[in-house]
Amino acid sequence: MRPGEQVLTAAQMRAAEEALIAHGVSVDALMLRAGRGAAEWIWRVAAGRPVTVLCGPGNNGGDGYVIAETLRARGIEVGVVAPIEPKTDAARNARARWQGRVATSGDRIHGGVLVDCLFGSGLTRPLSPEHALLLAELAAHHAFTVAIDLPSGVATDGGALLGNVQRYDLTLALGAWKPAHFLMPALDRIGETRLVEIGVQQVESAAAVFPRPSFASPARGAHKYTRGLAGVVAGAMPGAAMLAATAAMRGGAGYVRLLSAHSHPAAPAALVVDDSDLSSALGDPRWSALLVGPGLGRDEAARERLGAVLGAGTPTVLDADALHLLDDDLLEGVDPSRLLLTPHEGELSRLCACFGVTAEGKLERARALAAVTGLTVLAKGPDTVLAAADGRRAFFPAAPSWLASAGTGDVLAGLAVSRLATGRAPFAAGGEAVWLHAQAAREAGPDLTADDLVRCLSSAYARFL
Ligand SMILES: NC(=O)C1=CN([C@@H]2O[C@H](COP(=O)(O)OP(=O)(O)OC[C@H]3O[C@@H](n4cnc5c(N)ncnc54)[C@H](OP(=O)(O)O)[C@@H]3O)[C@@H](O)[C@H]2O)[C@@H](O)CC1
Ligand SMILES: [K+]
Repeated sequence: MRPGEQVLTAAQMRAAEEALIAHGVSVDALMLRAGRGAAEWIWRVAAGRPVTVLCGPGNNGGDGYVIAETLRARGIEVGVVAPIEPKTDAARNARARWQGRVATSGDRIHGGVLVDCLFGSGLTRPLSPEHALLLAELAAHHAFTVAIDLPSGVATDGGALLGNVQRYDLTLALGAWKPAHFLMPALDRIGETRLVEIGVQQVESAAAVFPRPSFASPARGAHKYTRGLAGVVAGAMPGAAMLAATAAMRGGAGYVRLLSAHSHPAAPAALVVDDSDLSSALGDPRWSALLVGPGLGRDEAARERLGAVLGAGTPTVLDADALHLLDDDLLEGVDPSRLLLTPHEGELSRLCACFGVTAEGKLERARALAAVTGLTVLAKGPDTVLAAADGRRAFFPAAPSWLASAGTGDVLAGLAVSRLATGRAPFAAGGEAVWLHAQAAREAGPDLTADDLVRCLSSAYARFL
């Protein structure tokens, strides 16, 4: 992982800062790097407009004084509002270097760009009503709002909102990404995001942004089986499995079979529909990966099909109904390291209840579920997170919100089984599927349907070659 891809909690960020200080870098020097780096971005978005910087008492406020002085020295008209005096040495020093005036209230202050440096990763409680009002009024009187590190009022580690937090146009993460840059509801408030690097080193066991995948064309001597044979196991309702299978055909696997007792007159010619008895179909030793869950049903027959799939010992994606049926009994004797779960919020809750996970927040619940069960968990949604049993956790760049549409989860599951069939481990398969899915959504454009997504998978795939 490159240092720029790591995602640090507030405590990890403090530890990283201390590690730099131990190597002889002062807090003041770090603050200068952070503030000047942020000022570069603000200078661009301000494009000559006046800037107001709201400074709090901690080092987030200290960054604000550095930003203000850097922009002032470059000829921008800058005003500083500070409702509280600086409380750290570094912030006091930064304030002493600021050559302009400091207002204590936001009365009659208008401008082009508001820079929020009230609180960052040191926020410990909700904003007072006075601070919340000041921030809201200043935001209303500026055309463009920038949050430094985090919008004031956002909890760093879980992305919760400690009160009313308005939508920002841009958030500049300092030193490293934080979980709140990827998690709802904070994700809905932060706007565009950019990382300002300040030389933070790699932190052991940190979460990461799942790296953009890079796929290869099939080897010259490849054939359909060497590229991977993926099976999609249908159940009571054939449509969802069909959708997943058509997606799986465009996710890298060389061969996709739909294991379904239904007739599928609209199936593409290249999709083999196998209506033989499931146990005998699963006996084929060439399976690379299986998907079970979309349209499976939740009755006894569905449970039996799920049991048969799990008993095959093949790398498998479990989605939808399979996640409602899964329990300790079904996992008895199954190697969990071969399984990838793709729950949405409700399915994640059901799984946590079933396996005794009491953690709070999406990331922590996914992490704990993976740790308790040994499974890999891709907790999908607007703020998808991926967790492996060995503790790895990954976030993803925000995907188009148009993905909130029926059937898109089936497409994701189909992509995941396809990546699994190519030989990827569950963690990698899940992460690559998310990237492909988001890219296809971008190409499909607004008001997409799941079928549009499938149609865009080829061109999406090409972006990663
Ligand atoms: N780590 C790094 O490498 C670098 C970090 N940098 C920057 O430092 C920021 C973190 O700085 P920080 O720790 O000083 O915290 P910050 O968010 O400024 O606020 C803490 C102050 O606010 C107070 N306070 C808290 N909540 C409150 C509330 N609701 N209402 C009122 N007061 C409240 C709290 O007081 P207390 O809780 O003790 O009462 C304390 O006085 C980080 O986001 C980044 O911008 C960069 O400069 C460069 C390198
Ligand atoms: K802030």
